[in-house]
Parts: sequence; structure tokens; C-alpha cells
Amino acid sequence: MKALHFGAGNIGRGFIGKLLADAGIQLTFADVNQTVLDALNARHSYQVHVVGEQEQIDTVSNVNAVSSIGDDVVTLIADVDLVTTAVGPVVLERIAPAVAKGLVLRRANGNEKPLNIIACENMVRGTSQLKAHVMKALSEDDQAWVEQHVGFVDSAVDRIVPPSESATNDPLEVTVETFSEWIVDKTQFKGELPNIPGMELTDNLMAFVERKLFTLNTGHAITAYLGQLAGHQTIRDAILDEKIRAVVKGAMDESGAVLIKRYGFDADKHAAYIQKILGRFENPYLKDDVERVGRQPLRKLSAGDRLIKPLLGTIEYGLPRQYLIKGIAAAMHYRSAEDPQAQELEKLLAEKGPQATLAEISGLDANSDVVAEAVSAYNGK
Ligand SMILES: NC(=O)c1ccc[n+]([C@@H]2O[C@H](COP(=O)([O-])OP(=O)(O)OC[C@H]3O[C@@H](n4cnc5c(N)ncnc54)[C@H](O)[C@@H]3O)[C@@H](O)[C@H]2O)c1
Ligand SMILES: O=P(O)(O)OC[C@@H](O)[C@@H](O)[C@H](O)[C@H](O)CO
Repeated sequence: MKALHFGAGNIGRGFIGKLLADAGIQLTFADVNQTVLDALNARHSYQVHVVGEQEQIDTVSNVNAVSSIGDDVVTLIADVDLVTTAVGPVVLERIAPAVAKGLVLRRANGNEKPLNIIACENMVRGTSQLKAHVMKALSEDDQAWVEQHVGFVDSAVDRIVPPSESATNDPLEVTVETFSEWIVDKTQFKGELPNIPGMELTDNLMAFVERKLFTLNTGHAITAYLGQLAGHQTIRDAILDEKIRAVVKGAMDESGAVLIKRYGFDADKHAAYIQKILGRFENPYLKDDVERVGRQPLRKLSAGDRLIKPLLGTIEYGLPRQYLIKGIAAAMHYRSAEDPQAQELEKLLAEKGPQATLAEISGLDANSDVVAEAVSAYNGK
């Protein structure tokens, strides 16, 4: 079996790529980071530090790399059995043209073997969104061929993987928590279902996607934003701050009440799921900066993401929302000179004020109670 993975970054090397290589799949990474590409092609292996009570160092071997820009990646898409991505939601649209070209070449070569594509991004149905971008770049005739031969498989991916602080400045070394979960929608595959240890198949993906995104990522983001406001550098320091923990736990409980209503989750099991996640945020073996977790605030304040989507659920079901409101207000205070979306947020706030800014980013009604509540919290009232 051959696979191409877009995005040889933290989760790409630390989780998805590792699972594929460990399963004996012939794996090629595609990236735009030439330092990473050169190191992968020089060594064809890298180390994954799995940290926890017992540190474990795993070696991932027999991997190659190509530039995501150029013909190599197109040629590979025409040939491999599986394509995965971990590039970031905003990048999916940028790789779509290469995927489309690869599918056209695959058809022209007469390759009728099934191909499955799985985006492993923190978004709801990321692969379906990638599919839409790819289809836009294809003729109707090629679209029909792709519908018949290519599966676009949505997934939920969970492992906390911060940038590694390699003592040897190894650009490939990656440090990961012990916990990992990769759940994919088995109803969307073409051909036989793959047997990859660590890949869980489900016919109920949305429940798993929303449980993860709107519990872990909701709490993570609020921890980061409140952490920055309180002057904490790391997620661990922030979640150990009792005032922050109270708001984070409250918001996860509020989002959890929506999930329990929507999917019928067992309340006690979900409470335990929340507690386990809070323990993961405390992980003393991981150094995870608030800037990584708070990155791209416009994405995280958008309608379908981890702050606004749970808030919309509280409105839909008439449930409490005070802590989610505090988290949204904290997100609006997020600042980072290195993050273009944080700079855009700051510019919008300066030009339009918090009410119009939040309405524009989130899609909420500017004159709604929730926007008024968030603006009041933003203004510190
Ligand atoms: N790190 C985590 O803890 C974690 C966990 C679960 C899910 N995720 C999700 O995984 C995705 C990647 O996150 P990450 O933390 O690994 O980010 P990252 O920045 O470490 O990795 C992204 C990689 O994509 C590469 N890239 C950028 N543009 C590209 C292109 N056009 N073609 C190919 N590669 C390109 C970058 O060079 C980088 O190596 C995001 O959607 C994120 O939300 C991350
Ligand atoms: O990757 P983002 O920017 O969507 O979110 C930052 C973190 O919350 C995220 O990367 C988590 O570490 C990950 O989702 C854990 O599974």
C-alpha cells in the first residue's frame, strides 16, 4: 500500500504519518518546508518522543518527501492508494489544485484502483470541504469519474502535539502526548476498508467530531486566551490557574450540555471525558505555548468552529452560556505579532469596535443578546 501525506508538521509526523509508516505503508510526505523535506530525504526516518509517566522514543522509518509545489506530488496522487492531510484548515484550498491535477492524471493513466483521501484537520468535515475545492477544479466528466473511484473520508483527529524543543535542533524530532485518537467515517470509503492500527472506523462520525472539537478544542482555546490575558506562557500554567480553570471547565460543561442534548451522550461518561481532557492540558511533560493553541483567532471565532458553534447550541436548546461568552470575549483580546489572523482581529476591533467585529467574524446578529453579552464581557463589565 502507498500513501501520500500533505503536511509534515507536528501532527503529520507525530501522529498520522507515524501510524501509516508503522502499518508498513510506503509513505511520502508532501510539504513546502524545504528544511523538513531535505532532512526527511537525507535520513528517511525520524524520532517521535512519546512523553508521559514513561517516555518512549519511537523511530519512524522508510519515509520519503516531495515538495507540495510541482509535478512530483501530482504524479504520486495518480499512483497511491491513500492521501491524507494535516496542513491546517486554511491551507486545504491551496492543495486542492494539485489534488485535482493528480486525479486527472490518474484517470488518464487508466488507474481504476480506488483512492481514498482523508483530511486530518481540526474542522467539521474537512475532507468534504477539500472535495468541494477539488471538484470545482474538475470538468463534469472528470467529476463523474472521481465520484466513482475516489473516496473523500471525513475524520476526527486527536493528539496534542506542540512544536518540539529538540536539544539537537533536529527539524524532524517531534514530541507527543501518550493519548491519541483517529476516527474516520467508514461510510465514505471507496473499495475495501483499510486496516491501519490506530485508525478507528465509525458510521457515526459527526458525534465523534463534535465531541472532540467542541470539548477539547473549546476548552483548549479558552485556556489559551485566558492564559495570555493572565500572562501565562503555557497551557499547563494557564489550566493550573484556578480562576482560568473554573471558566474553562464551565465552558466545556456548557458545550457538553449541548452535545448531550444533540447526540444523547451519557452525562457521566461525558463528565469523565472532560476531566480526562483537563488532565491532558496539565501534562507536565509537554511544553505547549498559549500562542500555538490560540493561533488563528478568526478561524476559532468563526461560525462553525469551537467557540461559536457551541454557543449557537446553547441558544438552540435554551441552555446556559455564561462561560462560553467569557471565552469568546477572551478570544477577542488575543494578540500576536506573528499571527496574521490576530493582526486582522486587532485591526477590525480598532476600526469597527467589538460589536461589529464579533458579528462580522462569527456571523452572529450584531443586535443579538449574545453579542451584547460578549461585548460587555470584552469591555470587562
Ligand atoms: N498539533 C496538534 O496538536 C494537532 C492535533 C490535532 C489536529 N491538528 C490539526 O492538524 C493540522 C496541522 O496542525 P499542526 O499542529 O501539525 O500544524 P503544523 O504547522 O505543525 O503543520 C502544518 C504543516 O503543513 C505544511 N504546509 C503548509 N502549507 C502546505 C502546502 N501547501 N502543502 C503541504 N504542506 C503544507 C507546513 O509547512 C507544516 O509542516 C491542523 O488542522 C490542526 O488543527 C493539530
Ligand atoms: O490546531 P488548532 O489551531 O485547530 O487548535 C490548537 C489546539 O487546540 C489543537 O492543535 C490541539 O492540540 C489538538 O486538537 C489536540 O487533538
